Amino acid sequence: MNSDNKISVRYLTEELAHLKASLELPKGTEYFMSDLHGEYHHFSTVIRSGAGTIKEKIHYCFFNQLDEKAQTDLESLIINPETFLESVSKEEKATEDWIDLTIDRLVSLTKFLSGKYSKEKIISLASEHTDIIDELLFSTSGDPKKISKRITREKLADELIITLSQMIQKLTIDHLHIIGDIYDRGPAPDKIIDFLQNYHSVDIQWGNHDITWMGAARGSNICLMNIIRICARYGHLNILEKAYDINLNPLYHFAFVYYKDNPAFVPKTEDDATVSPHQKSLMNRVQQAAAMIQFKLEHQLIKRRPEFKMNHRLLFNNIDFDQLLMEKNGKVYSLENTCFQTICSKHPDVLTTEELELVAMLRLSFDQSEKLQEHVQFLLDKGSMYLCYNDNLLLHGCLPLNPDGSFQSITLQGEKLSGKSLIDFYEKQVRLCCAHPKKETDFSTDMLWYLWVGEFSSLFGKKEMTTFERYFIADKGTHYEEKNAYYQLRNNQSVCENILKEFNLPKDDAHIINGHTPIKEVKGENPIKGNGKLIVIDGGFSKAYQKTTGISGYTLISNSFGMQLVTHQKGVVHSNKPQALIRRLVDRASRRKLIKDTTEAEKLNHQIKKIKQQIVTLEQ
Ligand SMILES: O=P(O)(O)OC[C@H]1O[C@](O)(COP(=O)(O)O)[C@@H](O)[C@@H]1O
Ligand SMILES: [Mn+2]
Repeated sequence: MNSDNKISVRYLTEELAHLKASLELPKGTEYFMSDLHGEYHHFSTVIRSGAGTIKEKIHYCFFNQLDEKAQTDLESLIINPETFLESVSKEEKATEDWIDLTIDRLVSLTKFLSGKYSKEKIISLASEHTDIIDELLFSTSGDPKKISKRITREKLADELIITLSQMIQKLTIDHLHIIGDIYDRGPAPDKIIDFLQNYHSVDIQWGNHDITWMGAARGSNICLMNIIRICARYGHLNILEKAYDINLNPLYHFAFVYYKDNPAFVPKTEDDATVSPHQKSLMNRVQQAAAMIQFKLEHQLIKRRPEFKMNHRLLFNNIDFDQLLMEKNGKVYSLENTCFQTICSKHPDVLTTEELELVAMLRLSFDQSEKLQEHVQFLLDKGSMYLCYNDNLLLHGCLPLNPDGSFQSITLQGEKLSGKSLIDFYEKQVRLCCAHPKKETDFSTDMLWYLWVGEFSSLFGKKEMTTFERYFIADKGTHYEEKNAYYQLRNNQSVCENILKEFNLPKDDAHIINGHTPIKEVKGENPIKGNGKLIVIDGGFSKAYQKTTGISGYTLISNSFGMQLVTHQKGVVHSNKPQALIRRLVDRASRRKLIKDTTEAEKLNHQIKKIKQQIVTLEQ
C-alpha cells in the first residue's frame, strides 16, 4: 500500500469508528403534530418551547441554582430570544455581567442537552459564529475572560444569545413529523410552510386539506374552487392574494355581479370587529360563486369517473329546480338560501361562458404563483401518503376497513386495491398528477379530488362529504357524514396490530399515529386507543374546532424511553409566555431505544458498508 492510501485508510477507519459509535447513542427525540390548520403562531410557539420540554430541562439543569423567576425568564428568552432581548433595557444589556451570565446559562443548558449527540451534530445546529460556539461548548484550555471580551468588543452578544437559544430549541426536537392538514381554516398556512422549509429535520404526511391545495396548484380546477371557497368561508382570502399573489379581482367582480349576501354563506371570521361589512359581503359572495362552480365541476367529474362509485353524489339529478326540492335517501327536502342563478336546469353542471373564463384566469394565476408552486413542491419533497418511521405508522386519516375489520377494496384502473397497496396506489397518482400540471381532467388529477371526498380515501374516510346539504338544507340529519368502520374499530388492539402487520411493522413497540378526527376531550374521549397501539393527535390547533375538543391541541413526543402525549390547554397558547400543559405517558419502551434501532440507522449502516468496501479496495 502506498503512503497516500495508508493515510486514506487511517482516515476512513476513524470515520468508521465514529459512525459505529453513533449507532450506540440513544435515539433522538421525535415530535408529532397534526391538523395545524393555518395556526402558525400557536404552532411556532409550541415548537419553540418544545411543547414544555424546555421548561422541564431548565428545571433539571438549574433546580438548585436559579429561583422560579430566573428559570421562567430563561425559558422566555430561549423560546423567543428576539422579543426577550427587546424587553431588556439597553443599559442592562450593555453590561458585561448580564452578557456573561446569560451566555453562561445558555451554554450550561446546551451542554446539559447535548449529551447524546456527537460534537459535529451539535456544531451543525449553530446557524452562525460556529468558532465561538465551539470554543464556548468544547474548549477546555481557552480563557473564558478572553472570549467574553471578544463578544463584548465585537458586539456579538445578541447574535450569540439568539444562536444558542435556537440551538437549544433544535436540541429539544431532533425530528418533527406533521401528520397532515397544514392548510385551511386558519390565517397563515403559508407561514407554517416557510417555517418548515427552514426546519432542520421534518417530514409530512399529507392531509385531505393539503391534498386539495396540491391539486389546486397542479391542474385540478375543482380543488382550486374548493380552496377559494374555504378561504372565503373563514375570511382568509388574503392567503391567496397576499401570500401567494393570486389575482382574485376577476372573481370579486363576478361575485358582485351574480350574487347577493346570503345567510347560508356568512363567513366564519375570527374577530368580527376587525372585518368591514364590505369585506364580509365580498367573502359571502365569493364563497357562493366558488361553491356553485365547484358543485358543477364535481357533477361532471362523477359522471366521467364511474369507478369512483359516487353516483349517489350526482345531486343535481335529484333536484327539482322549479320547486327547489331535493330528494335524499328517499326523503324530500326543501332547499333554502339557494343561489342557483348561474344554473340552467336542463344542464345544471354546465359552466356559463363567464364561469369558464373565470376558471381559466384563476388557473393561470395559480400556475404562475411561484410561491404556491414552491410550497407544493416542498409538500411533495418532504411528504407522502403515509410513513413507516421508527416502527410507527403515520397516517392522517384511516386505512379503509369493512365492519368485520378486513381491508376494504376498490377497483381503480382495473386493479383491485386494498390495504397498503391501495395507499401506495394513491401516492403514485398524487405524484403523477403533480408532475403534469397542464392535465386538468385526467385520472390522476381527478384522483386528488377523490382523496378529498372519497369514501375509500385514507385521508377522508367518510361515506360522503355533505357540503351542498350543509349550505342549502336546514335538516341537520342530511349533514351527517358516516365514518368508515376504521374509526370505531381502531379501539380494538388486534385490529391495530393487523394494520401494522400489513405495513410490515412489528407487533411490539409499534403504534399507529393519526390526525384528522378532533378528539372530544371535553366529552371524555381518550386520544389513546387500541390499548395503547394507536394515538389520535388532532386536539384542535384550529381555533374553529376548539369548542369540539375543549383543548387547543396535542403534541406527541417520543424519546429513547417511550412516548408522552402533551395536551395544550385552551386560552394560554396564543401568548409568547410559557404554556400550561398536561402530560400523560402513552408507552414506556421495553428497553432504551438506540439509534441502531431506528430508521436513521439504515442510512448509517449504508455509509458503514460503503466505507468498509472502500477500505478493502485500498488495502488490495
Ligand atoms: O367545518 P367546516 O368548514 O364546515 O367543514 C366541514 C367539513 O370539513 C370536513 O370535516 C373535512 O375537514 P377535516 O379534514 O378537517 O375534518 C368534512 O368532513 C366536513 O364536511
Ligand atoms: Mn383532515
